[in-house]
Amino acid sequence: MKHSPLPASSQLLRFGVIGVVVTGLAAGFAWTAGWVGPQRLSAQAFVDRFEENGGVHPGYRRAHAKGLCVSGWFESSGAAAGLSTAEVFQPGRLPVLARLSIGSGSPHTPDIASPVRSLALLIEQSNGEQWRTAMNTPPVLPVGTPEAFFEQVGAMRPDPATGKPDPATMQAFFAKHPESASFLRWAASNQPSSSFATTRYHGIHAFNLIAADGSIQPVRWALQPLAEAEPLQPDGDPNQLQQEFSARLAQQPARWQLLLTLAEPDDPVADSSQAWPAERAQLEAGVVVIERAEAQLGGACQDVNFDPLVLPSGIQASADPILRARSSAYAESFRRRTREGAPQAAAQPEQGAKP
Ligand code: HEM
Repeated sequence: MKHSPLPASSQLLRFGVIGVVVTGLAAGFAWTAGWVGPQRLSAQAFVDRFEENGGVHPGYRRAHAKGLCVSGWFESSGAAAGLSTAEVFQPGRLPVLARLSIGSGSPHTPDIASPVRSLALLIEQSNGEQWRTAMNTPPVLPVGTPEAFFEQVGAMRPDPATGKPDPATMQAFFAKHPESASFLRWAASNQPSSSFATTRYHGIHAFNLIAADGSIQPVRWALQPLAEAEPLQPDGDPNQLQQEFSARLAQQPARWQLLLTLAEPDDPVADSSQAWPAERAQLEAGVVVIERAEAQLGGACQDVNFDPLVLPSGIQASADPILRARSSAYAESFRRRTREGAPQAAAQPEQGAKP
C-alpha cells in the first residue's frame, strides 16, 4: 500500500519539535566548567532549556529520554584500515553496546510521535579504547552553531494553549536561518519506516580519520539498514517501535552497513548544516549486528553517556563547534540524571517494551 506523505508544513513542525528536544548545545571544554563566549552559553543553560520544553523526568536523559538497550557486535570489513589506525577499522569483530531511542525529552512520548529516531553505539576495542557515537535520522542539522541551536530550542518551546510549538515562531526561526534549507528539504521528503531496524541513522558531524602515516581524511558516517523498509502503519501502541524491534529480534538479528563518506578538500567539515555533494566516495566499513534487547531501566545502557568525543586513537573530532557543545551538554544531563537515581521499572509501566 502506498504511504501518503505528510504535508511539508507538518513535517517541518514535527522535525522542529524534535530537533529542539533532541539536541541542545554548549561550546568546547570550557562548557563543563561554566560559561563561555560572548553570549555566555553554557551546558547548564542548554539542559535547563531542554527541561523547560520537555519537562523534568528524574533519572531520565534530558533528551532522547525513551529508549531500549540493545547489544551485539561490529564486524569490520577492513575497507577503512588504510585511512585509520583505529582497531575498530581493522578486519575483525568487536562487541557493541547500543541504545535505540526517539528524540523526545519525555519518557512518555509515543514512539511514532517523534520523527527523529536514534541509534547510539559504544564499540569496545581490545585495548580498552572505545568509540562512542550517537546518531540521528537527519543527515544534516538545521543550523551550524551552538548559539543558533540554543535559539532553536527556545523557538520550539511548547505553547501552553496547545502543548505544541507555535508554527509561526518555527517558521520565523527557519526564515531567519536560511542555512536550514538542506535540513528542511530532507524533512519535507522523509518518510518514516515501520521499524527501528529499517531506519537509516547519521553521525551528521565530520570526524577525522588518522592513518598510520599521519594523513588525515575527514569523513561523515551513517548506518544503512540491511533489512527492507516498509511504511509506518500506526497501530495505537505507544511503544510500537520498541515492541516491533523486540519481536523482530526473536526471528533474526538487525543489521546495518556502516558507511563512511569521504570529504574532498573544499567540503565543509565544521558546519553540520551543510550537506556534501551526493557523488562523494563511500566506503563500506563493516556491519553492525544487534541480536539482543532489554528495557533501559536497569539495562546495560542506562548509565552510559554516549558522549560523541569518546574516540579511539585513529579517529579525531573535527572543528565542528556543535560537537564540542554536545559533549558538555551530555555530561550535564548525565550528572543530573545519575544524581537523581534511576527510576524504578515497576513504577514506569509506560516507559517502553519489556523484551
Ligand atoms: C548541540 C547539540 C546537541 C545537544 C546540546 C544535545 C544534547 C543531548 C543531551 C543532553 C542528551 C542526553 C544525554 C544523556 O543524558 O546521556 C542527548 C542525547 C542524544 N543525542 Fe544529542 N544533542 C545535540 C546534538 C545531537 C546530534 C547532532 C545528534 C546526532 C548526530 C544527537 C544525538 C543524540 C542521541 C542519539 C542521544 C541519545 C543517546 C543515548 O541513547 O544515550 N544529538 N543529546
